[in-house]
Amino acid sequence: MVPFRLYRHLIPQLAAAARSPSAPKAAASCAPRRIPPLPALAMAAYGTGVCADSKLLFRQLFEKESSTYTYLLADVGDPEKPAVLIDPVDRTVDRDLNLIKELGLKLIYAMNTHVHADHVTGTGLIKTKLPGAKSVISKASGAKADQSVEHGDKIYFGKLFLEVRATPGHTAGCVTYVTGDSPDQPSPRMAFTGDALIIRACGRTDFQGGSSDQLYQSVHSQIFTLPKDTLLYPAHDYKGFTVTTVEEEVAYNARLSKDKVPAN
Ligand SMILES: N[C@@H](CCC(=O)N[C@@H](CSS)C(=O)NCC(=O)O)C(=O)O
Repeated sequence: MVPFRLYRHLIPQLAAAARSPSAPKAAASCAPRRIPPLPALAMAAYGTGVCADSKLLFRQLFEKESSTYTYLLADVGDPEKPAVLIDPVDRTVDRDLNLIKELGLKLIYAMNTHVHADHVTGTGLIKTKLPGAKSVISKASGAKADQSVEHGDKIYFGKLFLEVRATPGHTAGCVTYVTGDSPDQPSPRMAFTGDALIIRACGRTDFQGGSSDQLYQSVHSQIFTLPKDTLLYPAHDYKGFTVTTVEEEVAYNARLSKDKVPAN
């Protein structure tokens, strides 16, 4: 049984379809009524509901040993359904690639927000299994990838794109990927913050070339300046949270919302 809440937002479309002259009449008998499939509407239901007629397919996937989130985004308005995976983990590559296959998507980029200390990235494995997919990481990370990106670059998948924002501090090469800000892009915007911002916390800065000063500056200049309804998706969560917003973190993130205290 599909939970009602998943389809609640489709009620106006379903009601309109039922009013249409071509809608099948209700059967007079007690025989089970055959519900015709609604492929277009079903595809819309995969999305976050962040945008009424969004072409974005979005999934948040979890790897429990390292408490890591992997994000799948695809432009399902494009006939090829081009997709990107952000922060894939080696242990869950098969799960993710099976999902991509089931949904009929074409993975074009496997991207990382940074070089991960806590798990092995799945990008290498993905490239052996799907040779067409290209790996992406920031140039500043010093890691090898098919595409090295820098602050301000745009990564297109179909008509949708992610903008690269440099957010160093947890590591020197950390970036945040942010959905575009034009009317044809998802609204509200979505930012994949890696370990720069974790819900009500932030990435540790005591190793991997970390700097708390730089991290504070990154979050304030590149994340807190986004519209306050921007949805923030971190690379990890250790408390069961899934998503937050700029407005919430500005108000409640005890590590990042206070004024900067100069070091003695
Ligand atoms: N606090 C975590 C411990 C795991 C950890 O250190 N995670 C890193 C990200 S992976 S390098 C981190 O930056 N955590 C933020 C923090 O505040 O610890 C746990 O609760 O298991």
